[in-house]
Amino acid sequence: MASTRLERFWVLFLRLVVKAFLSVFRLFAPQQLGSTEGHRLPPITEPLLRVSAVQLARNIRRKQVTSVQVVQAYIDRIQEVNPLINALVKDRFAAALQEAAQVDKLIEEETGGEDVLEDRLPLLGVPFTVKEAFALQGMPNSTGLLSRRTVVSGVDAPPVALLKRAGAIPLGVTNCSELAMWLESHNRLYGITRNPYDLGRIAGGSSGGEGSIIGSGASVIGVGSDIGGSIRIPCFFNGIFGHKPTSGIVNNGGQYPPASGQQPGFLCTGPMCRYAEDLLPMLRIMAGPNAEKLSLSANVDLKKLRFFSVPHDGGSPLLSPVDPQLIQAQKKMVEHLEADLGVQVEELRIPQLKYSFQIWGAMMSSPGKDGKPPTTFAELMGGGEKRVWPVWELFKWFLGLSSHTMAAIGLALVEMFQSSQPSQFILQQKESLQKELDELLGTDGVLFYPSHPQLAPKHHQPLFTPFNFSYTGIFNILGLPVTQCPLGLSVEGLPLGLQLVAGKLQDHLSLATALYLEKAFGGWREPGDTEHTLNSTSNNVSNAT
Ligand SMILES: CCCCCCCC/C=C\CCCCCCCC(N)=O
Repeated sequence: MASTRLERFWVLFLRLVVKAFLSVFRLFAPQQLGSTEGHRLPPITEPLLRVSAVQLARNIRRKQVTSVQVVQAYIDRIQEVNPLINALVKDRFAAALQEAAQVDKLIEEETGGEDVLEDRLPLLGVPFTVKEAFALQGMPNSTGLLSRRTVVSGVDAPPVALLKRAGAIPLGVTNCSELAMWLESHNRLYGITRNPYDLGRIAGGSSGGEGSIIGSGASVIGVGSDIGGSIRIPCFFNGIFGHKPTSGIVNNGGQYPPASGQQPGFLCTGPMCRYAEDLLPMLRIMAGPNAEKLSLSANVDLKKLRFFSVPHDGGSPLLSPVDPQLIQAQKKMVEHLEADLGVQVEELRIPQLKYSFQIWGAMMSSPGKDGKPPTTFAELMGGGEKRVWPVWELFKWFLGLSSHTMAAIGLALVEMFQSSQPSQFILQQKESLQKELDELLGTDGVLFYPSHPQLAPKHHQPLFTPFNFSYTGIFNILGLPVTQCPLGLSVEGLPLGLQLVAGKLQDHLSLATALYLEKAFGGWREPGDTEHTLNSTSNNVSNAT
């Protein structure tokens, strides 16, 4: 799709503004990164860390390993890698070990047999981690806001409570972006989280602490949330699996900030994990009674599904072009699927996707059914009592006196110029995209779409490319379930991956496809595993064709 001259002018203008802004940013940015030169994650030596949560639970039930051994193995790995990645921001190791000992005692005393335990407590004795934006009893719940540094949760968020009720043991809470609204997990309370595949790169956001701790082998499963890609982006950058469920399936309660306006319809809570087989049982647990609305027990025959591949958004001038290695990985995956399953994957261009950012922005700022507009970002930054003044905050930031990150200040500044009345054209694009995708996917379709146009960027780089999250954000607005699936490593050793999108309530289809692709492409790779890199970058498919 060709860009108009006006669009090209705006792109050039915006790029110049952002470049000038970033040069100034680099001069003033607080030096929170430290040197990571030459530092690499130590290899995983403990075999228990290479086992899925489902398998760990089975081994614990069968007394082949104790919960204490598993929890201790994860604590050791966290202590080994966390000083490098800064992903876990508060632990509860002592309590977790006590709970694990109780689990081992319960299993010793259980007379009903393994099946009873599996049915009642499917994740009994398995450790997990939680994004700090969720309430976990006794743990901080600041969402990276300095003014909330003393907030400690008295109860558990509903999906966290459901995982605990299934027998899982929380190890602690992980870092996120300020107010869970940025592509990089960085805030003035806990600092910056690093990517285990390259410490000089971002772990993604907003559930970046989860992405990094799971990707580095220091947690096996975790809880994330996603209103624009906050599960899928960190899963992609850290080479793990994640699932944004159909909107409304998992309870979003107990997280800060609460969604307002129309946002509750776009916010999704979901699982993040290293092994695809953990996605479905986690979703079943986290969805509670809503799991019945999904066909999670259905047998999926992939040969009977209809597959579609969309290689890029059609060339939005605001976004980066898709990295050739990602285009190539998607092509390779399609070829494999066709050859192995005998299916025909239809390659599509969907012109409305070019407006993904505008659609996301318009819907996120729309008033709710009660006519009330959403809480502004400046109000959220003020902690709910008073709003911050973005220009004043920017001034303070340059003097090193602001309690906020540049990303948060930037979002509050942009909000000042946002129109409260979305354009009719954009609303029409949204309606026609929704209709087209609902019809296309139906109850047997899966669509492949890049997770992000770039591989994990260097720290702070998203300040240059803030609109790239639109590749994920559009599916929050459409309410569709999306599974994030890793597809090996790039030539630089960075994770490759893809979004698998299904029709509403058809979560089982994208989950089944992820399981299949894990077998074909190897799923999560240990950071530093150079055997599985993509060895050609020669594909130069244009994004605007
Ligand atoms: C300092 C530059 C700021 C420029 C801001 C440009 C506007 C971009 C708008 C929104 C970016 C939101 C990123 C959302 C990332 C995922 C959030 C989530 N919780 O799912």
